[in-house]
Amino acid sequence: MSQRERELLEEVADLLATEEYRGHRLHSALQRLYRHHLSQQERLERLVTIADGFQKGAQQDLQETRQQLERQHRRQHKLSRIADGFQDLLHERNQALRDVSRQDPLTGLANRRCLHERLEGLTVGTARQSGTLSLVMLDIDHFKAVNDCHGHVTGDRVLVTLAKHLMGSLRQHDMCGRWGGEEFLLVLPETPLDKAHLLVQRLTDQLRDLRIPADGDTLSVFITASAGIAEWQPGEGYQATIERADRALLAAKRQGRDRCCLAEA
Ligand SMILES: Nc1nc2c(ncn2[C@@H]2O[C@H](COP(=O)(O)OP(=O)(O)OP(=O)(O)O)[C@@H](O)[C@H]2O)c(=O)[nH]1
Repeated sequence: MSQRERELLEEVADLLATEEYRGHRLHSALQRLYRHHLSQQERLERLVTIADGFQKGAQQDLQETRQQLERQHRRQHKLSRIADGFQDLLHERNQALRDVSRQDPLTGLANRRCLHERLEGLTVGTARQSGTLSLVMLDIDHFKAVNDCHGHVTGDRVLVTLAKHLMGSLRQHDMCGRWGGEEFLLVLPETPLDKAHLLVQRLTDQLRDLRIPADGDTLSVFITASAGIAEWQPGEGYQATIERADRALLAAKRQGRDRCCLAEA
């Protein structure tokens, strides 16, 4: 209520209380009006109090809801960070699993599955670019005798040493995988048969000089290897090239080992 309103009401109250106006013909009407106004005023104040209370409650509710939302937001943020971390971990594990499933556990070289995948794409690319590709099947000679004389641990060491040697001797875009047992497949992109022949001869020459410690380093194992080389032919499936390299390897073994034979186209 404004100051002016309050003063007017006081003035009216004073008038109504003045003895000399009691008999006035407007006195009773003014008194009813005055009471009516007071009761309206009271009702209005009650309404304002209720509205204030309601507004206060609504504000409190709003504040609580906001805090709840902020808490929820923080929790969600934390959860999504955990989920992201978990997803990264899962991705790493999947990658590791994928690597492991494509790797020979002993030598770390590509395994047969990985070689198949690589050859699949490589033959398509070579065909498209009218390029050359040679495959070499290389097998340690008399490896059974190494195992029989020096044991499997030494046999394994021979395989690991050979794998390292092969990887260290090949060009960056060449590939070497363990095809099985003591058999390795070399994949030589952009390499015609004569170049592959020179490369394999150099490799097998170097193998003869490899000294692999055995029997607690008191002895050394020396190895030789035989190889069959085939050049991929346009229109040929890589499996057929591998089979030709395999037959050439067999010929090298039959001819006395420690040599390489070239497959006919
Ligand atoms: N230490 C070891 N030996 C293996 C592994 N895989 C295969 N071998 C052995 O490799 C030997 C292969 O023997 P063979 O197939 O007779 O061949 P080889 O004695 O090399 O004879 P040629 O190939 O004819 O010169 C077997 O004794 C297998 O047990 C391996 O991972 N570790």
